[in-house]
Amino acid sequence: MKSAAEHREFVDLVEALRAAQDTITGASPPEDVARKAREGLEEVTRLLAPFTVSEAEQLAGYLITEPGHAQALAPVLHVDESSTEHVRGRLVLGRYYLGGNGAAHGGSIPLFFDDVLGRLANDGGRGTSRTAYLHVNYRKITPVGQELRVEAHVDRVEGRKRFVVGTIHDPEGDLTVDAEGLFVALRPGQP
Ligand SMILES: CCCCCCCC(=O)SCCNC(=O)CCNC(=O)[C@H](O)C(C)(C)COP(=O)(O)OP(=O)(O)OC[C@H]1O[C@@H](n2cnc3c(N)ncnc32)[C@H](O)[C@@H]1OP(=O)(O)O
Repeated sequence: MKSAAEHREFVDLVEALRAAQDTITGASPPEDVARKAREGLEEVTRLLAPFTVSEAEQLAGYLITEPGHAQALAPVLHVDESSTEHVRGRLVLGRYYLGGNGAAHGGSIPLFFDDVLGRLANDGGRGTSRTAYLHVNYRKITPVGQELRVEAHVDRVEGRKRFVVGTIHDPEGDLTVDAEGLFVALRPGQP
């Protein structure tokens, strides 16, 4: 397991990237400011490109003790309570995940659940599995910029099939989304 303690600066870099994604998404800057910001981002790419590594050596997504696992793709679950069978926590979807009219983009929700349910599917020594399906029911808009409550648990395991379910509730306590994923354990040698 890669240690977040040894890569503190990288963890902070990914946090800064998340903040940049939110800020860029919400900004309407004058052209000269947009150009300056682009040049800054291009400088980041120039700085980091020589340190590109193989998937096995990659840090993003693999610093698993960190909220968001030092990876800027999926929304971050802040875990309050967890076991090998369940997880409870909080989620704030930043401006980056806005779809429209205050509601989260519909695609950001399965992205979030694939990560949360998938990790639970693989937890508890169950080993690696892959998403066979992810069924998401949108019951009410999921607001951005507000603290949401998340719960997920392993519903049942049938041979190689792991059924994992999850919910999101808004600050009023209303259910906004429920989801079910089927994760199939990989056979030896299966990619
Ligand atoms: C640490 C990381 C956390 C993040 C986790 C993120 C996980 C991911 O996103 S993985 C990427 C997205 N998923 C993929 O790319 C998967 C692509 N698909 C595959 O690789 C394969 O189709 C795979 C592995 C899901 C299943 O294939 P295979 O291993 O051949 O299983 P197969 O023998 O056909 O089926 C096994 C069982 O699952 C069932 N099954 C498989 N797919 C489905 C499906 N889509 N719907 C319903 N049932 C299904 C089969 O019916 C069978 O059931 P039973 O045993 O009762 O007869």
